[in-house]
Amino acid sequence: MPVLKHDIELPASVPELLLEKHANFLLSYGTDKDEYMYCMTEHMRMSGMYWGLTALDLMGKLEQTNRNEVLEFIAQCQTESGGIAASLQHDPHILYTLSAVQILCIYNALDTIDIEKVVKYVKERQQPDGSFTGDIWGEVDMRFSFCAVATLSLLNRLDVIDVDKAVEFVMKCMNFDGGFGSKPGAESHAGMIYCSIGLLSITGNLHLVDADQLSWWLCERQLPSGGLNGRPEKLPDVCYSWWVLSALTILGRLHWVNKEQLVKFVLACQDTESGGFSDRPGDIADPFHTLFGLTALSLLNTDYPLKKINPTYCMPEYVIQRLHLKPARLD
Ligand SMILES: CN(C(=O)[C@H](Cc1cnc[nH]1)NC(=O)OCc1ccccc1)[C@@H](Cc1ccccc1)C(=O)N[C@@H](Cc1ccc(O)cc1)C(=O)NO
Ligand SMILES: [Zn+2]
Repeated sequence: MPVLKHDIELPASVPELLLEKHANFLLSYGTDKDEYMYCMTEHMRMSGMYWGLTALDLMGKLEQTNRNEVLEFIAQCQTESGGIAASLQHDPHILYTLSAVQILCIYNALDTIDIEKVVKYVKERQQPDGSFTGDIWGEVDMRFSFCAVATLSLLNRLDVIDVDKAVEFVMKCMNFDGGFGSKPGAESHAGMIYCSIGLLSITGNLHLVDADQLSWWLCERQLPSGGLNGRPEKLPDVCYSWWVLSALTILGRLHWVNKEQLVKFVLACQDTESGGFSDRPGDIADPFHTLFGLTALSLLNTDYPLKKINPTYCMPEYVIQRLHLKPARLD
């Protein structure tokens, strides 16, 4: 076995899932308004709230959150354009518009915002070649295609965009290795594969990919430590458990990864002191990696008391069912 310089050693023993510690970590995160991390993450606050609330819901702790405070914040973040910003006084962006809509679906409170104006904002992002810009400044990235299609499908308004052109652009981002990049010609990356497969799942176009070739590339992300990386030669990182496993689940080949080894890696990423998960054992925990550590355990059908996560939307399965959405997956 070649000695891989980009892998890590796992500690001999790993803790069981410290569910209560993770719930407390998330419930208290960002309560200290002048705390360093609170200020440094203001530019993505809406996504941070989506990560924390989704993780808490998976652990059955949503009723311990301040629903009214969150809904008030989201209403204040919707701008004249209809788009939603990451935080008060920030500019709207499709990334945070999706995060906001995801939160409102979890709270079953879509009437908190002007839905018609959100739909108009997302529709305006589509370009003649089918691609989407993130905001009015014009950056195109396939991530934004997924955000647009996921947002509109959650609002049941996919009718306002040209879905065929959107799919056409995504397929232009497919590489010879079967993977997908952020633009035509960009290298394959697990995060982009999640975005492309998620969009194809929502629009019913999974037949356009070579499931075996793509799943093989995804399984190649697993290292001897059991962890998954996002690209060849990279270090394993617990959030890639989500980007890789969700795509494999949609492609019907989740069983191709070594589940026991991956569960061990994920559990090793828990911070036993503060609670929460970090990207790798020994690093600092954050809400982003805490969500994706929990979603990995949910997708891997462990015995831990976690709700099911929907692989396409990264939202609790019961919420997707309540919206009567049936994103496609290969069996
Ligand atoms: C912006 N972003 C990222 O770039 C993370 C950074 C990272 C975490 N662990 C390793 N790198 N990367 C990331 O999300 O990569 C997955 C991905 C890449 C491209 C498209 C979709 C997913 C993270 C935030 C973050 C920054 C720094 C450290 C932890 C979290 C992020 O907001 N990810 C977004 C997806 C995304 C990804 C990249 C972007 O430029 C913007 C948004 C998300 O999951 N929303 O729900
Ligand atoms: Zn990560």
